[in-house]
Amino acid sequence: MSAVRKLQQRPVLLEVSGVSKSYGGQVGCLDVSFSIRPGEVLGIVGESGSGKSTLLACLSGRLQPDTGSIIYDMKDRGPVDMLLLSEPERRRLARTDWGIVHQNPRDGLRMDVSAGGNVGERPMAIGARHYGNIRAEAQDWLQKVEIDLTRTDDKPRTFSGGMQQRLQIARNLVTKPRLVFMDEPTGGLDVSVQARLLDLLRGLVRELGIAAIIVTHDLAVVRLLADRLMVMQRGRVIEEGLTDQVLDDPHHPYTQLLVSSILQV
Ligand SMILES: Nc1ncnc2c1ncn2[C@@H]1O[C@H](COP(=O)(O)OP(=O)(O)OP(=O)(O)O)[C@@H](O)[C@H]1O
Repeated sequence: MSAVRKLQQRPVLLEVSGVSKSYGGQVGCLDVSFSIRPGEVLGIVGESGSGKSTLLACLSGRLQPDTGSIIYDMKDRGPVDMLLLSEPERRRLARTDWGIVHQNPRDGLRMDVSAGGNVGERPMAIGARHYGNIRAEAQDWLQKVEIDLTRTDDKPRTFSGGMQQRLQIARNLVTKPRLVFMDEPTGGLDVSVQARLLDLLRGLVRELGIAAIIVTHDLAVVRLLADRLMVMQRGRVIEEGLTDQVLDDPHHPYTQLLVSSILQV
């Protein structure tokens, strides 16, 4: 059986139907529908202002959509309507089933807590109590994201941007979430640092079988990481499909422009 057919037969992890959000008269995102399966990586691309961040904020519970439904298949409860979850339930979900990697590591890290503490407090938040085990797990993750163990007790504010981003990834993945939201995970980093981070991310996502939704304006990021791609313009999804298909044979004129403008750089 082909890899794509195998993927299509897995149960749906997140089902998004007709999600719209506007700010006064300004469209944020409009009538967006898609589904994502366990282990699948979805890329969302589009120019600035196309609605990517609005959609991501609706999906991850930071914004309440005006219309539509978002059904998530929770590990311990089965499918739930995200819009009906209470705030404490949503926070618990964010700590257990989900990870959120912010563009700016400062938004996702505790800058005055040690690197080891940043990773270790996630397992602690869901019940781990044995200090030795927690520290060992944190160090295991620091190694996975290529942070030298001599830096375990250092604060992230003494780290480079690339190191902070790798630490944020470790903090998110240590609890083995089933779905990770990433907003421009390589934004603001040097090109060589970006390439290393992308390689690392690709390895980890594949190894752990995590589903991910990656919002970016960088087609190189989706080419490397995403199984499927959604292209947004003015709040709407205008094209979607397997990443290589969309990038190699774009149908919508806007996607053609996006692809050709990158190729010319
Ligand atoms: N808080 C807000 N108040 C009013 N309008 C907003 C707000 N946030 C976003 N918008 C508008 O919604 C539309 C979509 O913006 P959004 O930030 O989702 O796009 P984006 O694709 O993520 O852009 P970028 O790549 O620049 O982050 C834009 O027209 C934007 O001006």
